[in-house]
Amino acid sequence: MYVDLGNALDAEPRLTREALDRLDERVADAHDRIARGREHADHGYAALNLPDTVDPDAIRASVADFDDPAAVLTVGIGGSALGAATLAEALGADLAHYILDNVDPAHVRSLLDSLPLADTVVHVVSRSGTTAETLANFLVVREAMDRAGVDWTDRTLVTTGEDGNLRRLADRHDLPALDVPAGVPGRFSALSTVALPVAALGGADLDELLAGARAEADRLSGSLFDAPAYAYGAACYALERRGAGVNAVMPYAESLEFFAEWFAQLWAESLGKDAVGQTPARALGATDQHSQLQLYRAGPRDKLVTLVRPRERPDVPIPETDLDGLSYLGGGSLAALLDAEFEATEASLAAARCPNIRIEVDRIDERGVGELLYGMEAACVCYGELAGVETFTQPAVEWGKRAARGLLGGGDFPEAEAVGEKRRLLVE
Ligand SMILES: O=P(O)(O)OC[C@H]1O[C@H](O)[C@H](O)[C@@H](O)[C@@H]1O
Repeated sequence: MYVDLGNALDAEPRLTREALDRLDERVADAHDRIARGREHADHGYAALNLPDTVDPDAIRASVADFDDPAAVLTVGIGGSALGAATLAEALGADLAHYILDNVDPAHVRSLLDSLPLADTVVHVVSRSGTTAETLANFLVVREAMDRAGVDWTDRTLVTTGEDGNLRRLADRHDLPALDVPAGVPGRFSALSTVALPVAALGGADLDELLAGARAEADRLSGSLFDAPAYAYGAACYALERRGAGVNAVMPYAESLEFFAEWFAQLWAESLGKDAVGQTPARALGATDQHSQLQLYRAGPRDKLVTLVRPRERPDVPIPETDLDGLSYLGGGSLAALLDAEFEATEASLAAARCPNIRIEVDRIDERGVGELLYGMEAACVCYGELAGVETFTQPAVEWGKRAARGLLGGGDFPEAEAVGEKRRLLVE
C-alpha cells in the first residue's frame, strides 16, 4: 500500500511537516504498544496477527462441500457482514453474493423471493451469537428454505464464538461451524473465518490475500515515514486534532464501494469515544465528483478527503468518433478517463487547500486488497493509540443493543427505560 501525504500538508486545517516530525516520536511509542499487544495476542491487537494465525486450509475445507453454488447469502451485521461484502465485491467478480444485515421486512421478503434457495449457500455469522437482527433473519431464512423444500442444514455454514445462541443452534443441528478467532473484534475480522469463507467461495486465492496483509504487517515500524499504515493513521489523527472532524473516503473503483462502508464502521466504532473521533463519509469516484465534491472543496474547513485507487486496472477502449468536441475522448480509454478524473479531483482539492491523502495499491487483486484492509486496520489502531481511546470497545453501540433487547422483552435492561424519557415536538 502506498500513502502519499503531500497534499495533507499546509492546507486548511493546517498540518505541517514539522508537526508530523514531532508526532513521529509518539508513533514510535504507539508502535511499541502495538507490538507488545500483538506479542501477547491481547484483545484487539490479536487482529493484527491474523495473517499468521488464520488457517486458510480449514476455511477452504469448510466450503469444499458446497460445489459451485448459484448464490451465497451472508446473514450477519456490522463487522460480521461488511468484510465479506468488501471481499466479495472486490474479488469475487463472478460470485452472486447477497447480504442480509438489516431486518427491513420488505427487503428480506423480496430478497428471499428472488434467491435460488436450493442452490444458495447461507453463511450465518455472529461473533457474540446473540445479535437480534442476525438471529431473527436466520430464523426467517431457515423457514423460507423449509417451505421451498430445501434442507437448510445442508446449505448452511456458521461462524461464531464459543457460546451463544448461534453456537447452540449449530450444535443442535450439527451444522458445520467455524470459530471466530479469539481477541478479534468484528470490525477487525475480515481476514478471518468471518469473511474468508465467502472469498473462498468466490474463488479468491486466500494465500495471496493473507500474503498482502502480511506484507503490510511487515512494513509496520517505529516511524510513520517508513510505515504506510501508520502514516495514514497518524496524519488522520493529527488533522482531526486540528479540525478535520470528517474523513471522506473516496475510492476510484466501483469494486471498492463496500470497502468505504467497511472503513466507515472500522473508523467510527473504533475511534468515536471520549468526545474524540473522525466522522467517516462515504463517496465514490468519479460518481461523487458530480455531487458531494462541491461540499468537500467549498464547504466548511472540517474535512480530510482520502482518495483511493489501484495503480493498474483492466481497461475498456472508448470508440473513435467524428463528433466535434468528443474527439478528445475517442480512441482513449475508460481507465485513462477515470485516472484523469482522479488526478483532477486531487488537484482541485489541493488548489483549494483542502487536505487530502492518496492511497494506492498496485491492483485490486488478492494482494492489493489484503494490503489495503490490513493497512487500514493498522492505521486505525495507530490512531487509537495516539488519541488514547479504547479502540476495541463499542460501549455506545452496546447501550443501544441492550435498550432494544429490553424493549422486546429479551431481559431486564435498564437502558430500555430511556425510551419512555424521550422528548417529542411533533409537527404534523
Ligand atoms: O458479530 P456479532 O456479535 O453479531 O456483532 C455484529 C455487530 O454488532 C454490534 O453492533 C457491534 O457493535 C459490532 O461491532 C458488530 O460487528
